[in-house]
Amino acid sequence: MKEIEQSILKETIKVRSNNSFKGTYGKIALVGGNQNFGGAIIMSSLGSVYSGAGLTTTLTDKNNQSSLHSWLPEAMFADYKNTTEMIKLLENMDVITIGTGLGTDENGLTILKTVLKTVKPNQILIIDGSAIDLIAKYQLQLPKAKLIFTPHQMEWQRLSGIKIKDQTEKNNLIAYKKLFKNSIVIVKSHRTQIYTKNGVYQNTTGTPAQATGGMGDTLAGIIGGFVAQFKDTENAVLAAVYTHSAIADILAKKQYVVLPHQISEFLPKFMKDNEA
Ligand SMILES: NC(=O)C1=CN([C@@H]2O[C@H](COP(=O)(O)OP(=O)(O)OC[C@H]3O[C@@H](n4cnc5c(N)ncnc54)[C@H](O)[C@@H]3O)[C@@H](O)[C@H]2O)[C@@H](O)CC1
Ligand SMILES: Nc1ncnc2c1ncn2[C@@H]1O[C@H](COP(=O)(O)OP(=O)(O)O)[C@@H](O)[C@H]1O
Ligand SMILES: [Mg+2]
Repeated sequence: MKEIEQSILKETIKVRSNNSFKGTYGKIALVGGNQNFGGAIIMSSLGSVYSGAGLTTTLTDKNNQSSLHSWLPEAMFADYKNTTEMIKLLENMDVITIGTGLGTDENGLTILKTVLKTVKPNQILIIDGSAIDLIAKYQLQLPKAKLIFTPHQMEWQRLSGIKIKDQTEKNNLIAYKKLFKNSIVIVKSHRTQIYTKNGVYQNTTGTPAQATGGMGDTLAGIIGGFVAQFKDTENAVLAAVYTHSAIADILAKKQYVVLPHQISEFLPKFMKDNEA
């Protein structure tokens, strides 16, 4: 297993070209956030916008619209129950995230199925939270797209069938090669592991100050923002995972707990400090 080193930052985060514009940095849609989990998709949207995605659209329950905009006027909103509008928007995206705070009820399942049906092979689809649980529960067929899964250990257990205590590199790799070949799987824990077609990586940053709800929602948005902007998707994922926890390490020097939105707010400075 290779360790993710700090050098991944300068390999990935590049000084912006003078002639660039918002279209240069990717269009991303984040789909999730039911009536109870609106906070999840808002935190994820913060991660996307603050990491520099060019255009962020949040597709969520309409009850979340005003709270989304009070936190984040930069994000556009669409009602995820308006299927026609959702399909039209998704077709235009470079990156889509699905599942963050989506819930595993009938509504969540319907929306997930629409996304899986609509996504195209050239698009990056990040599959998080409830979408992982629904795919595992209903054995949904995975679409032809550039897939990135972000399970925590319990979600990985549901998806792969491997019990948490048996989640060794060897067992995870067997499941990865059998079920998720050519995609990227991020198994989140204290030292998150990333399975890709080129190898297995372990994060070297992260703190228990991160053990609070919404931390993974935020990571999904940051990964989205990074893969929307930076061409090498694998490096972008490694850099996003490293960055999310490296910021937490910095904040945890002076804080007992680090709140997910504080990580997002720190992103622009951290990325400036580590650009090349
Ligand atoms: N403010 C919000 O709206 C929040 C919404 N959330 C959403 O709630 C939905 C359910 O996700 P949850 O993860 O809370 O629930 P899950 O039921 O999927 O997972 C939590 C369970 O997994 C176990 N577990 C074992 N190892 C773990 C590990 N390394 N990390 C995390 N859990 C581990 C926990 O003990 C717990 O029993 C998702 O859609 C998620 O996005 C959560 O992110 C919490 C915050
Ligand atoms: N003790 C810890 N040390 C380092 N990172 C942690 C720790 N606890 C949680 N995290 C990180 O917080 C995130 C939690 O993700 P997840 O469980 O999906 O959160 P949520 O769904 O509530 O947003 C992961 O990125 C994980 O690596
Ligand atoms: Mg989660």
